[in-house]
Amino acid sequence: METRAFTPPAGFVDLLLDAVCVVDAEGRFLFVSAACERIFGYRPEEMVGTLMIDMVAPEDRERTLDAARKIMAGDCKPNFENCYLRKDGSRVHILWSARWSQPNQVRIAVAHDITERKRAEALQAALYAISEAVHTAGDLCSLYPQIHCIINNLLPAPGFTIALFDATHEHLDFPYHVPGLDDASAASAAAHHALCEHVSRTGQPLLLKRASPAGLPDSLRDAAEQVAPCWLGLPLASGNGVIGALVVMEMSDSPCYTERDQELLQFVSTQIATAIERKRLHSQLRHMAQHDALTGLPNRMLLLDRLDTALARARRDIHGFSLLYVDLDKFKPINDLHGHETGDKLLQEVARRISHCVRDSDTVARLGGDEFVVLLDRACLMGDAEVVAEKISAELCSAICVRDLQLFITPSIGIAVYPEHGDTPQQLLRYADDAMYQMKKSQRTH
Ligand SMILES: Nc1nc2c(ncn2[C@@H]2O[C@H](COP(=O)(O)OP(=O)(O)OP(=O)(O)O)[C@@H](O)[C@H]2O)c(=O)[nH]1
Repeated sequence: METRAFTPPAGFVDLLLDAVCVVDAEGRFLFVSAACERIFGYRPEEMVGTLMIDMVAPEDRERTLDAARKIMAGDCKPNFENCYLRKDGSRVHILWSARWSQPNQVRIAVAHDITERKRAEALQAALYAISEAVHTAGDLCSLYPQIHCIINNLLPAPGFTIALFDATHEHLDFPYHVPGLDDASAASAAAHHALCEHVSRTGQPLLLKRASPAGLPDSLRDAAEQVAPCWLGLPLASGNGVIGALVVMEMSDSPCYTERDQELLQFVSTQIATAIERKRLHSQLRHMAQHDALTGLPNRMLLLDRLDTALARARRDIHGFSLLYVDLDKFKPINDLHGHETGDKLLQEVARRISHCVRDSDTVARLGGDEFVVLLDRACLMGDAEVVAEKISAELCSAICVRDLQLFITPSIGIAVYPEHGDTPQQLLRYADDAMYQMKKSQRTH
């Protein structure tokens, strides 16, 4: 069968989904195919004559010029990736296949739009990074900046806020807020707050561009005028409902966030909400394991931990410390006479008063029942510890009011000083306990 030679008609290249670009040695577009309009947002006649490098995202320009030089030196570049700025300011990721035509002195390149693939990869990387961050971050405070960094890799977020409902769900707290550039005024902070509140209460995302406060209740239209030119808020929704909001802000409205960005962040924010909840639960469990439920004071476990730290530091710095073992005298009759609930209130007040007598760097712990231990950081002389013990004693001896009752108690306090009275936590605690017992005995006989 005879085969006929076929010459493609002019415009054939315009049927391609990928764009074909021809640039001269200076990097000026000489020809671009019709697909350029879909990929770059410019009509071919708008591109021809302009410099290719002006359309490249600033951070990729040097790499791109370097690749162009290599192509012109005869190096075939079938897989070069870079990022271009579309006419509307958004970014498009391109996979290039290019070569230099020596006879024509032009670079011929085919551009394949890989933005969707890049997006999927970035999303996957973000989700992975979020679950990693939950494991590596020590607490919620260190998790938030990590989340900000992860989001910044997905889309520009110079302004970033995490707002969370408090325990009663009545107020929003702002545990992490980076305002971005020009967002310093009190009015804009209040507007930002009101919009976060709106997103958290409605559970609906909100994308505000300068010109589009449509769909907002009248009460929030003014607020929308005062926040960053491009403001995107997403509800932080987990299996337990909406726990707050996440907001990203751009300070210039070109390029602005798109509905696609909203979709992307909505997906990520669900993972973030779950991550925050998991971290919160973890912190709560740790707090519960280390604190006494009635008074909120550190328990024996945390006290022993702090004692280990104090010992290690004291050995290194040659700084001593001391322990006060505090036990209430005749607490049992208060319980028996007025009930357990009254006894509980009294213990809470005792905890408050003891804590009030010492520095923040000291530790007040409840070992159980009516026994408390105070670790006095750097109080290495018996005299210093005695002064604090007297202060605590005076505080506890003044009447404690529980409902309409006036209760009176006295404490017995034993003191142990490091290193005179022991050089392990157990030895020091035993010494202070014995000293407390001696004091109690002597008070009974008087
Ligand atoms: N209300 C209340 N009472 C508690 C709690 N834990 C322990 N107790 C009670 O505290 C009392 C402590 O016992 P003791 O230290 O022997 O009583 P005490 O009368 O102070 O004895 P002395 O220290 O020898 O004066 C007991 O009656 C316990 O039941 C608590 O969480 N709440």
